[in-house]
Amino acid sequence: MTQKPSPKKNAMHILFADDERNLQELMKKNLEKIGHSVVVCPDGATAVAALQKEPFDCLIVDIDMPGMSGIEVIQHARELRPDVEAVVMTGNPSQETAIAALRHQAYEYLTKPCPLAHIAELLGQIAQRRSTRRQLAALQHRVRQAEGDSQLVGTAPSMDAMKKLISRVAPTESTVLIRGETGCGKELVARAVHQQSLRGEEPLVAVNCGALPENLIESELFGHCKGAFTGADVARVGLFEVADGGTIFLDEIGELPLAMQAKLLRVLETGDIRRLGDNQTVNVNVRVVCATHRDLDAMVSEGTFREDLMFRINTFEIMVPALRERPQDILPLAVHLLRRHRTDGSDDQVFTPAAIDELVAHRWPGNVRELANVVEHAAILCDAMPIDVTHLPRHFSSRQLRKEIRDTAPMSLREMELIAIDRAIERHEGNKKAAAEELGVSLKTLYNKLNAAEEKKQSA
Ligand SMILES: Nc1ncnc2c1ncn2[C@@H]1O[C@H](COP(=O)(O)OP(=O)(O)OP(=O)(O)O)[C@@H](O)[C@H]1O
Repeated sequence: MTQKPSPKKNAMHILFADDERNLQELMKKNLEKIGHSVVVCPDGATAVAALQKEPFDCLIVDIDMPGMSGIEVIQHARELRPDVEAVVMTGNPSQETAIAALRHQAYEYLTKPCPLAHIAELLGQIAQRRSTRRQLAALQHRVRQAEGDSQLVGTAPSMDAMKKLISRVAPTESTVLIRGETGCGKELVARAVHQQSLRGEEPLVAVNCGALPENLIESELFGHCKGAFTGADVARVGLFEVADGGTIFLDEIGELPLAMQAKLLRVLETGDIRRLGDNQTVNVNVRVVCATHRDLDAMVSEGTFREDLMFRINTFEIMVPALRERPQDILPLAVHLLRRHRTDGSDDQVFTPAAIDELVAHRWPGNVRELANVVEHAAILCDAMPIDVTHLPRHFSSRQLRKEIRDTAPMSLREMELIAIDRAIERHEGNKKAAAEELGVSLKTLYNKLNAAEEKKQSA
């Protein structure tokens, strides 16, 4: 196979339309010398025909041409090739033609004679802009893929009520607090609020407050100036500024340290943010949506969450129901999540009745995220549909745990307890706090039991 030569960096396919013969030759020769490919047209009608035939990156047109003016060519180009960049050249500059060029989103309006070096530089800028646009489109595509489908699956009455509330609250500018257990879909709800708002086309910036190290939170959220602290070698724009015009989603707001809570409250009240190390403030127009799995009211009573901030963020509360409270949604969700990995099999036959029984009987402490993991596991293990019990993770079902305990040699209550603890920790991917919550014991008790077992093992 013959290899196509890779295109030169910043090289563009250019359409040059001008009735001056000398200029046609000069531009073709010089622009090709710097790596562009050039099609030359002597008048507007030929230029439009060329645009109909093939795509161009950039269009350079003279205004005064016989038959059709350069402005009319751009007008046609906007319909035929909406993303082509246009540059206008004229020997008779006027306010009218400059305004017309602007109206048709021309990138530049040049007066003849124009130095070739200037045209070459301009084309470099245009090529750069096109490349940035392509990168942005590629990134947006990747983000969409990573975020997955944002459809909120579920028809349980509690889900219907929640969806109604979302469509009520979304078009307002109110701050929204989304509550619910871990993995129940709070981020998906935040995205639905954003998408159904008037800011839906603007950015949604999600920040996990629990995942940011305490000393970096302020700079992440509000940005910093160069030299604001050791290691701040370059200035950085904060996420509030990135979200300007759109929505910021503050996930795990309950994890925000008290000092940051005070700063956040100020921003929410004034809309003014101050980059670390800066004296000036910048005003941003950002809608705030927060989420937490913590009991914020209890935190307010304990003094670990500011009451005034609580009042500021909970103008509207959306409670996302836990999966075990809506068992009728388990199967439709499992099928929906399976489609992220497998397209084979018809929806009503992708799980065997026994597998469905197991899925519906489970208590889903990790909610939809746990279901997504279980389904992914099964999708990998299953060669041909339907998915059966044997494809489900061994540890996930409490019924299976009970069966395992029944089938093994007699054991003490303490040993059974340890198996249950091990399974819970495994289910929560090592997160002991979540395991303790599921088992209904304090974290301290869980550690005491694990330590006692370890000591017993060592002394044996
Ligand atoms: N109703 C739903 N329909 C479809 N997918 C869902 C639904 N709820 C949750 N999911 C999926 O489950 C996974 C976890 O959801 P999400 O991240 O929104 O949960 P969360 O409550 O924000 O979790 P955490 O408490 O850990 O922040 C994601 O893959 C999400 O797409």
